[in-house]
Amino acid sequence: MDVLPLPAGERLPGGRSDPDFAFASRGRVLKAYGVDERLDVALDDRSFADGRWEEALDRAFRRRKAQGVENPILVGAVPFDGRQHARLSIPQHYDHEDAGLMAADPDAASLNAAALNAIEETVGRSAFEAAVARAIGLFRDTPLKKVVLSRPLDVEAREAFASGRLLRALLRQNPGAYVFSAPVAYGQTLVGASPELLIRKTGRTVVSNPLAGSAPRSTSAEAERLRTAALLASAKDRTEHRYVVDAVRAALAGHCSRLSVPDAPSVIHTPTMLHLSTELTGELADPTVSSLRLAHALHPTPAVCGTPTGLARDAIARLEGYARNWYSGMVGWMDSRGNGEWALSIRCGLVQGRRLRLYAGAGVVADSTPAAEWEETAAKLTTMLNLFGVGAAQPSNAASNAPSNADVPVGMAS
Ligand SMILES: C=C(O[C@@H]1C=C(C(=O)O)C=C[C@H]1O)C(=O)O
Repeated sequence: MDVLPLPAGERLPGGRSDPDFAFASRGRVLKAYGVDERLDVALDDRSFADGRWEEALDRAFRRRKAQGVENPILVGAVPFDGRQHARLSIPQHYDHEDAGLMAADPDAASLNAAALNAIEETVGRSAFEAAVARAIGLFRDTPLKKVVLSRPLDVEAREAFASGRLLRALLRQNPGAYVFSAPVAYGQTLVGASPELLIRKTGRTVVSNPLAGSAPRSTSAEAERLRTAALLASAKDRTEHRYVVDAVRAALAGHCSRLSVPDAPSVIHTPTMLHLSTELTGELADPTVSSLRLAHALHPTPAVCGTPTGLARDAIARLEGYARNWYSGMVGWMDSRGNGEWALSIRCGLVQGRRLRLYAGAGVVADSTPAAEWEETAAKLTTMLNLFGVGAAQPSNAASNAPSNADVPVGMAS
């Protein structure tokens, strides 16, 4: 197996260094440093069917244990398309830090719009809405029932982005999210604050928490109450949601001796969005099956792809007009016992030097309207745009925008 160096973590004043990989869950941040071994592979059906990849991983874990590491872990990112290589590694070192402490770092609050040069809609409103309209046509003419269409938004800064600083700012703004920073290629890091747990495995127990059906948050409590009720009552959103829950239930049922699925979704909120949510909990029939194998069995769910999966995948390839790569794949970790957590890589962006490509998608069903789906992607983009205090509503050339927003602190939408 090749052992390749990853870009070094950013060295901070005072001898602290940023982790190469970080993943926050339930108030704790897993921080991983260095690369002991890279296990990059295309995680498609074949790599799991013949078991060779899992054997290689097992050998790597055993070697690490022989070196005195009690419970080695694997960390990394898996792209949307299983034919593309994942970026997975066994780190040289890992530890945990309280997410609140990391978020309290003064450095987490120091980004603002003045740092930006430009925000560019690489796929503009008319192209996106035309793609949604074509998808709606496919529901009439083919067995396709749901497809998630997404778009990129390109942000350019005056200086190179520091992914460690983005990580801390995301932690500060999104205390309940699966906040992550994962190197995916030389000089490229995927950072985000995902609300969606694809799978968590702890011993025999597995949890998956699909989301689908969305509305933006509101500033007034009364409006928020009405929006929450409307979301729960919306036949369109309930349909979108049901496709995801049905797919997750079907994929987990084959692995579980007991599976509990609430009858109806609830509404969860992120700092920017409301989502229909269903938490499924199961007991594994075979507790040795790994979290990554389960994640693979689930991926891609109709939360990021569609129903039926194959037709939705084809529609995405034909309609979106850009390459998703890491967006809408998964990011997470797994230990040598197969325990682990994998979150969907959404509400995220790909950092490369001064460039940051953001992504957002929306589930399209027969009752969708192109304008509403565009608005939904704009609302979802605010999770990342809030880093700079700029909303998604006025994407523009930020050069003229930036000076007037220069004092907007992180966390406040302009
Ligand atoms: C695809 C995204 O989000 C997904 C799509 C949702 C929807 O269509 O309602 C809701 C949550 C996520 O499962 C995204 O944020 O890019």
